[in-house]
Amino acid sequence: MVKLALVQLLVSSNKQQNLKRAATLIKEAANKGANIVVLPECFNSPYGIQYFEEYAEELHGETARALSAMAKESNVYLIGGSFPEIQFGKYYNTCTIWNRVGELIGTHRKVHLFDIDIPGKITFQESKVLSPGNELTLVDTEHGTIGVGICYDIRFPEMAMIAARKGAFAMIYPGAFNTTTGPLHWELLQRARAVDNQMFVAACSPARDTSATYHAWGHSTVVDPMGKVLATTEESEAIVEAELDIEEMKNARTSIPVSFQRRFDLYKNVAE
Ligand SMILES: NC(=O)CCC(=O)C(=O)O
Repeated sequence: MVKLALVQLLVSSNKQQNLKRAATLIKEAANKGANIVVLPECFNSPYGIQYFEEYAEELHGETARALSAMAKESNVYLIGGSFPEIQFGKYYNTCTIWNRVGELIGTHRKVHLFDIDIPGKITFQESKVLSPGNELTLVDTEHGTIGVGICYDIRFPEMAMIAARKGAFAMIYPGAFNTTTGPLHWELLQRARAVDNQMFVAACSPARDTSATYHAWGHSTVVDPMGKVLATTEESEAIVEAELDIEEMKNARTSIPVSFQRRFDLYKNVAE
């Protein structure tokens, strides 16, 4: 059994305040027995292309040091949401992953940038400021291997499939869906990735701040390998907790053996 906690943080424009609040809620989750704690996408800055440059830090800057200390103090694996990273003049949306003694065990730069245009509803173009990451991310923990993506990455099923086929028991997405696509797709995509790959899937959002320029959907959620929602919440600040039973994953994979039944011989030309 692994206890997972998603910290649905109410993110403000004050970086120090966000770091302090994250530390408090991570400690609260750890005190309730969490082994792995997740923060949301852009957990220490407002989300929006107008904020990335102002809030950006180098990988090993103030935010990384704070996350390392949080993981160590609370003795948890920490999937540290994301923050805008700058390296050699380029900006990335980057998740850092920490072990129980505060060592960096992985980084994921958002691979699929959130560029959409739904007329009259939402237009967003991360690629105006950000560069995409070029690697898929798997981290090894004492609980097993975990795949990490960021938000829009969840729409690309190949990432979760590769993680599952490389042995991951869970795919975890710090995210910040919006109030247009969130109601339709947020839970559906998590359940789809879970049932396709017979793995646990979790996505952690910021809480909704209606005074901010971007209104996050909230509803941080954990789904089991059969596609069942194990835990979720509404849009306010909350900690969402779930026990992940690895036996359930094994049972799902044994009783419905799709991973062995795939016909890769027929899918060869999918990228053409
Ligand atoms: N932060 C994001 O990548 C948002 C993704 C999103 O809202 C979607 O609909 O996809």
